[in-house]
Amino acid sequence: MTASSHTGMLQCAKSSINHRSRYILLQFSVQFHQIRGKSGRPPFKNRYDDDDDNVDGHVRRRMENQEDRLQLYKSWGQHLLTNSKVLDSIVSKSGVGPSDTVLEIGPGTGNLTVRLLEVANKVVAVEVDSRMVESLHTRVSGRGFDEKLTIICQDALKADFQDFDLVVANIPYGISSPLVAKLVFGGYRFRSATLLLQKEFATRLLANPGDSDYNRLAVNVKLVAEVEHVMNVSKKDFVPIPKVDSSVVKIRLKPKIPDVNLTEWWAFTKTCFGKKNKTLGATFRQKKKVAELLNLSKVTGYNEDVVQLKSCDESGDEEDESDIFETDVKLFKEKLVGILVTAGLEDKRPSKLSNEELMNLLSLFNKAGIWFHDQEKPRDINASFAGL
Ligand SMILES: C[S@@+](CC[C@H](N)C(=O)[O-])C[C@H]1O[C@@H](n2cnc3c(N)ncnc32)[C@H](O)[C@@H]1O
Repeated sequence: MTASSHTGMLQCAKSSINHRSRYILLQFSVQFHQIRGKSGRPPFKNRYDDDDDNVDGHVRRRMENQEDRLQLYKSWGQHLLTNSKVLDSIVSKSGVGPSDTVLEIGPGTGNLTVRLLEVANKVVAVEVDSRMVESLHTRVSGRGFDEKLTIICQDALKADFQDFDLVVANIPYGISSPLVAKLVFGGYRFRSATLLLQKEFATRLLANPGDSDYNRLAVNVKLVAEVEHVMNVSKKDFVPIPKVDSSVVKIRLKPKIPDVNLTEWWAFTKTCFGKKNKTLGATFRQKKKVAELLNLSKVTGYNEDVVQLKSCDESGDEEDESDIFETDVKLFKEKLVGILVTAGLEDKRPSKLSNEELMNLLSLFNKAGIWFHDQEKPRDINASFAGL
């Protein structure tokens, strides 16, 4: 790829041969830059683009002259939303206003971006695929959106987002969990995130205690945010048609976040929801789990109570190390179950408990010197949300 610029700024950090591992940072004002494909022509016409009506004559002609076709990659979740009514509806329901800076993750060829540009003050679009970046640039250039659009060609999970008021995006479904986690736990302040998600994922986000879909994802997100269902979107509204239907949800951060150690909370909910239909009593009696928590509590917050677990046999002789550990595990299990009994939660399933009940239980464990995360280790949002 070559890029020519008349004035203004173009940053191109690093590029490798394989475009999938390519890491390019392009940041430009659409007014200033013309990006060309290998042939020297503006790159790519996308046969899947929805709205030639919205493309002015100049751009359309230029696109029609392209022989290149964008190959869409499943692994990057490249299903383009092509129903104009749905696209318009997402923009209007997002509540974007003329003074807003909108963050869009995965703009693709710009079906949503061009609509956002019409109503927002600024759009910052973060796209991992440099071919999409070129396609988007070609589409918007010369349309009067000068200086309104910043495109960052980078993996959204690695990007450090600048200040924004709203997120509006049809995201790649493969990064839904870590991306939602990044938005709600990443320290950003924004009015709302209107996201198009796989329907099953959205249903889990929207679930409440007692619902069959209620799981660790919902528990964690509900700690800091409220989630509202906006609308369902048929798989037929995408090109190529995916296997799954979609839903739009709106996520709003709570004004006040509960006073809880987040790394502890994530690790605690991971333990409780490991088998979400088991009772807490059954989960905290598993030998492997008890031993793991015992070890963690030893390195992390071992208080005097717990230290006293170390035992002698009845004759007063010291036992060998494996016996001592066995005995410690047994005593530690009694301690764990005792706390559950005190909280009245031994027979309860985690998926039926409110966040307040879970927070109280975590606080009881921590007060007893029982920890779920090694406090010396740094917080890792991605690891905490992996597999959700
Ligand atoms: C579902 S498509 C949406 C495209 C466009 N917004 C639309 O609605 O037609 C998802 C887009 O996200 C991009 N993408 C995939 N993984 C990404 C990542 N980790 N960071 C940023 N963009 C990503 C894909 O290349 C693709 O363009």
